[in-house]
Amino acid sequence: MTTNASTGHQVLAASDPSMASCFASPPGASPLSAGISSIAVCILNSLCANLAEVLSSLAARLTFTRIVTAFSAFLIAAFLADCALKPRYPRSLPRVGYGDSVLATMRNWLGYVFYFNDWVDEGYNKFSKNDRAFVVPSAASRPQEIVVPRNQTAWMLDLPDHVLSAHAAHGDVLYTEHNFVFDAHAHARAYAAKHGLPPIPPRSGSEHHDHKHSVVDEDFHTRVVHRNLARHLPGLLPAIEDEVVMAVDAAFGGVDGDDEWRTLKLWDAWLAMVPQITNLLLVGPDACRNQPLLSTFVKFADTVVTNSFLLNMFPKLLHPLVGRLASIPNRRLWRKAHSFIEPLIRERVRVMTESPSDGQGEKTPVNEDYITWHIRMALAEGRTAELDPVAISKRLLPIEFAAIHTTVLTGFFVIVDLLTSDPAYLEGIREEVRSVRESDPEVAASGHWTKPALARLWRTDSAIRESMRFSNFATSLIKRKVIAPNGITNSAEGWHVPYGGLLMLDLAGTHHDPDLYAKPDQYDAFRYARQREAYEAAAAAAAAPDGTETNKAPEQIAAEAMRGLKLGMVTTSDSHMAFGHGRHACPGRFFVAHELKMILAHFLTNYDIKPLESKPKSLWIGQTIIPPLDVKVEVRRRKA
Ligand code: HEM
Repeated sequence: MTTNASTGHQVLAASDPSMASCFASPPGASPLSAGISSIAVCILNSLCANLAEVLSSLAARLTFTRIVTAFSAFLIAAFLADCALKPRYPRSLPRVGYGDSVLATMRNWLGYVFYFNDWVDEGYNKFSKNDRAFVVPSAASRPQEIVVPRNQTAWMLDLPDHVLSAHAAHGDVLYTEHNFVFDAHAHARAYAAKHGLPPIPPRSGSEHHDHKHSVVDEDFHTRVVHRNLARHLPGLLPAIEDEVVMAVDAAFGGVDGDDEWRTLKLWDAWLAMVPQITNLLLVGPDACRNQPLLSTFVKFADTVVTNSFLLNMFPKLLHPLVGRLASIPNRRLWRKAHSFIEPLIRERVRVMTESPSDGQGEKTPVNEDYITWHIRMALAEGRTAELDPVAISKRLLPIEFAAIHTTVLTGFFVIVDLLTSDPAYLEGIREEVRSVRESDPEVAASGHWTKPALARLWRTDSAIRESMRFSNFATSLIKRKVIAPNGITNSAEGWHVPYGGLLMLDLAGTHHDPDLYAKPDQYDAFRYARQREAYEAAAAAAAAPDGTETNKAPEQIAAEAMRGLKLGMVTTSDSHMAFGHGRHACPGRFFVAHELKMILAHFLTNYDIKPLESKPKSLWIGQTIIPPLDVKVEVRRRKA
């Protein structure tokens, strides 16, 4: 740089070859503009040259260690920024884990991967048993969770959705904005614009939404299942049973007359049966046997689990990037699934819009499944954007996710539990199935299960319910997020939690509490059946005309019968929460109960199965279970 003698300003030396263009004016330019443009070009050139120099000297200094150090420092800074934004809980709430300091918080993030269950267990015994809530550390990117004791279950589950939200908690835990590739509001806006419908305002920003007053219902698919599944189930039973028989025989490989022992992976067998049977209910009889479609749904569900774990480990600041990248497979898998079912959905929408329901059903009969229920409800509520096949196939994804792996895990553990406990249980179930089938005139005549006949399979029902208690595949399945802008105050203990706080109920602790269950760490398959049988016997004796008993009043007899009914597998309570509890309890459980009973009934009465030596162990990563996928069973078709 030199000083211009006439102006006294410092200028870049013309001797610098990169600056040569500073002094070249474009032809025809005025002297002033020529001067300005030459100075601009000159500065630009100089900057480029300097930048290149800086970059090349930086590149020379970049070593692998420095890159890793810089990235780690960035991650730590991002996590600390996350921490500052996380909801803070009152100090009066006791904590498990390593503590609250910065260092302890970082240890907690790592410890979460290995010790989450131990921490919850410790807290259950120390605090929950004394009716106190406690705080358990969570994954790095997530708020810590407040574990609410059993005596406050009703308080937690009765709070309205705009205060404590199941929908928002599910959304956070499963990272729905990344994983489920569907933004109901964006979709509805685009649909309205494309079809010349009145414009839809963007999402309000408040996380709560009330479907009755919202133009867009984010949780429409959940309502479809709540509203329709149980009421259509009885009519679907014969078709479900046919699908069960086909799926069980395909998975266990036996046909009549073939009595060879086969060895197969139990997990694979359940993963082959459940998607097919479940999808009879979701997409109907043709698509439910489309193996590429089913494996796409299964892969989608696997990807959701992997992505959620990955996002748990990254600071929120990076979620827009990591989530976008991680969900590339989700979008690809949805496109694949969509290509299979789009024609079916399109045709169903066409038929149902041409011959709408008159309350007695459509004039042109349609198959009863999720797609039909979705379309029917969209028409009834005037939600035209929901009739778009894209909306329907995308809304199916969370339902597939909720339905498939939960049922596979449950069925898998029922068999493992039965094969590692008293063989009398298997025989007891076989005997019960035979006796109900033979004694029920309707079943005997039609060869098909009916709802009342399935309801009489007490032992089978009990074996499943007990396995869901004993082999819980989640520490907690009930989580709620505080979305009231001013937070919530707990009535029993007086603590206050701000917006964003996360509450959970401890299923594992409750299910293994010796004060609630005799010998809780033992699989007692007929635990509930025995109680129901005892109630029935007492009620029968009480009602006996010969007066062998009783001094019991009719109300007492009725109460006992009712208590007996409440021991069935679809009944939820604050001590049995495998299907959740309260108004968000699983709406799929009525189907699952019938499906699993029919699978067990067919499998156990038509196949011999060798016991397992011991119960194989599951692994846990944080709150995610990795079941023993390699368990092999030996099965043989029984002689007719
Ligand atoms: C053994 C199998 C299953 C288990 C263990 C299970 C468990 C659960 C649990 C614990 C909840 C409550 C979550 C909460 O309170 O936050 C739930 C909700 C739900 N489940 Fe299931 N589920 C199973 C099968 C199914 C099936 C087959 C379907 C559909 C066909 C289904 C659809 C749903 C839906 C839509 C919800 C959300 C309900 C709401 O938020 O109101 N589930 N499930």
